[in-house]
Amino acid sequence: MRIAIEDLEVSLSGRTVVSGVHLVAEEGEIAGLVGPNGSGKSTVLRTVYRYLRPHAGRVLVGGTDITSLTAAESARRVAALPQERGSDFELSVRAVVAMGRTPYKRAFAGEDRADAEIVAAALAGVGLAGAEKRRFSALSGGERQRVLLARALAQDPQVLVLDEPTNHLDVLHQVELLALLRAQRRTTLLSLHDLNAAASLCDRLHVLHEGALVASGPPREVLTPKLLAGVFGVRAAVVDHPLTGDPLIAFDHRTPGRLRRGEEDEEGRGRADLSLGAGTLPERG
Ligand SMILES: Nc1ncnc2c1ncn2[C@@H]1O[C@H](COP(=O)(O)OP(=O)(O)OP(=O)(O)O)[C@@H](O)[C@H]1O
Repeated sequence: MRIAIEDLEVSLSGRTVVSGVHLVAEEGEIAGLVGPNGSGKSTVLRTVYRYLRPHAGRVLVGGTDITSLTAAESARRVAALPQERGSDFELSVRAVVAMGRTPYKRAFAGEDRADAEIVAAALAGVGLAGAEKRRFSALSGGERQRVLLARALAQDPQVLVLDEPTNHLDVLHQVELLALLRAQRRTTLLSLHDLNAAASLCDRLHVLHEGALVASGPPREVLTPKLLAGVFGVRAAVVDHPLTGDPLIAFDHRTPGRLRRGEEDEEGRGRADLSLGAGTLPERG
């Protein structure tokens, strides 16, 4: 199913933290939200999985405004890996993943064979087959994250919404997670801080800056040195990855300091204005 976010505005504690956000994730597409800390990524994602209500604008999933759905209808369409990873479940790993089947069950109905197979496949998908009996609250951050991703997969949703899914994961598990998401071929909207992971995984990137969308498009068009300077305040070159051919952002980790709008660095690179011409913003209306 397609996700369409239309002119979204969200206010929190009386402050508008996201406004005018308009983006689409087409059926089967992996769409990435990137942006500096506090730019509004989690806020946008939270409106899609109904943790927050839009103050203005709409979120459509499969053409339906998600605020018009019942909780079970919404949970069959949208599964989320929220940023709050709920460390307090005194449940087994398997029981947490089996929670993903709840939207399909009548009250008090037990688990059937199909449910058990889906739960087992979800656990295997995140590399946790064999860990079913471990207590969720005793797992490491990365292990918990993989369990919660398995719960979202067990929900068998039309759309996956993932807030920073690579957080806490070691590099092998990051690579495995990206491979799993690619193989899903499910409409996915996710936030990522790792821009190289985003460039490799996502069909389209949407860049948030101070609560507004400033660029949208294929990673290679969006992730330019100019945008990286203007939005993220860093110096970087964008080259071809020698193994995969993906865009590879080579950050300059030696030169701290933020460029302000309109400034250039000493070599005249990275003019940090926001008239970036990077990618294109989607048509409105
Ligand atoms: N409950 C809240 N009340 C008031 N302001 C909030 C609340 N939650 C978040 N904010 C503000 O909303 C803005 C956007 O926050 P959000 O968590 O969406 O950003 P983010 O891009 O996901 O950041 P990060 O990369 O740090 O996770 C920030 O300025 C934040 O301080």
